Amino acid sequence: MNDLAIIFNILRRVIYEDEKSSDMINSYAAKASNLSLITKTVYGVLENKIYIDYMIRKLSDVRLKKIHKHVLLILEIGIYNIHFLETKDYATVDKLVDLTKEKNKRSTGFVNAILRSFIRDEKEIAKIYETDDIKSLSIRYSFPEEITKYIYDFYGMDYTKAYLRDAGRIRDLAIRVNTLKISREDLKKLLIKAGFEIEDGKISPNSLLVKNPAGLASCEAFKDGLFTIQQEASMKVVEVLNPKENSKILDLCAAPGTKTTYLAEFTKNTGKIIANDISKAKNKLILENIQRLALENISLTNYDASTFVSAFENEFDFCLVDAPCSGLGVVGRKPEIRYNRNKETIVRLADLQKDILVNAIKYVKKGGYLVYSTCTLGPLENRNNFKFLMDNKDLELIQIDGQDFIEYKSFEANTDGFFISKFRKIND
Ligand SMILES: C[S@@+](CC[C@H](N)C(=O)[O-])C[C@H]1O[C@@H](n2cnc3c(N)ncnc32)[C@H](O)[C@@H]1O
Repeated sequence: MNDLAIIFNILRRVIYEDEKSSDMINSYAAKASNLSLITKTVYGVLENKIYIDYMIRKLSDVRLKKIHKHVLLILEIGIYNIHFLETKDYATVDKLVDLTKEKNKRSTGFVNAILRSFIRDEKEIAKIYETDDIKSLSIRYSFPEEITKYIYDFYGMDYTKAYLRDAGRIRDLAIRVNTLKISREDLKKLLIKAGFEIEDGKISPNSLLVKNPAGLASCEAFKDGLFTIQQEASMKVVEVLNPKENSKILDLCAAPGTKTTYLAEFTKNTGKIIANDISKAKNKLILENIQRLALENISLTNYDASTFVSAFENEFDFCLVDAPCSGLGVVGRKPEIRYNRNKETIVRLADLQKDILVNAIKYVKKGGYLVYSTCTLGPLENRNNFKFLMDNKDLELIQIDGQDFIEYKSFEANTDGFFISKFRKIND
């Protein structure tokens, strides 16, 4: 299978079968001859799909909805190559026409004609003629109009533009040092010796930033459990909860266990941690992480956290609700997320978060702490649920670094967009 066919297969599975881009790229890595170009093209098409489709609409007599999905995908890969990678040679077109012969033979002439006329007329076709600001931003940055408007309505134009402009930027990859096994300084030296370019993290004292991360997850230090790949904002969630040694901790939405394992490292393997997630399949990932990092005292459960579990009532000193959310703070790493989100899904997620929080409050002992976090932005999730917690008479707000909550902006903080808030339970 050549690289173009690999790109086609990955995108088909991400766009039409709901697979994750990173998982798909990993699963084809062994077959690839130029993995970095495959990665760039897959992310590039996903990050620019709405804009690319806008251009295809201008070029095609056939309505977009009527174009066979495999043919549309080939056109999207073609336009991305020509416009963004500037491979304006007809050899690229010929390769895509060959791919069309395999996938949908009768459309070869159509694909050939569209791509050639794009090369001829690229400048004009690429212009966006939209007077409505939201529509124009939605096309230019390939964000669904409804989500663009949702962000704009709450944060205003400057924020929206900065957020959209930045969404595809590659951030430094952060790692969390497993301080039970090695110090930050020693891990830094070891990774530099292995050829990685390393800087200290800016938010967490246990974090390092890796400037050239290719091969990181297959290096010996990773296999030996000396570190975990985790963005600094995500680490901050655990640091805000600040669980004490020998305490009882509940991580209600735990998979794949990035924060659970930090909770265990943070409490030096002394706490009693319950890591819960609704997904049995994902619990396997938590287990793999626990084993790789040689952690102890973590039990796994599989409850739906929106349903009350009486065995948990008033049991925990610390409870983390790292809630299922719309993920708008992590679109840089998961570009496909934006196409699965609309207002309705956001409302549904916000309601689910609230149901989970109602139970979480009951699970915390008097004097215990609750952290509510998400990797998203927007008022329906973060702010409305924060207000719901503020209004609860059994809770008092604990400020974080002098603020009521933290909302990391992905375009400012060189980390994922995250919302973090903390409360103490003051009544039974
Ligand atoms: C943001 S992720 C958690 C990430 C995790 N805390 C970490 O740092 O690795 C949200 C998780 O919530 C889980 N989830 C979704 N609905 C749930 C529910 N009703 N009850 C429990 N877990 C749920 C998902 O399976 C997903 O793993």
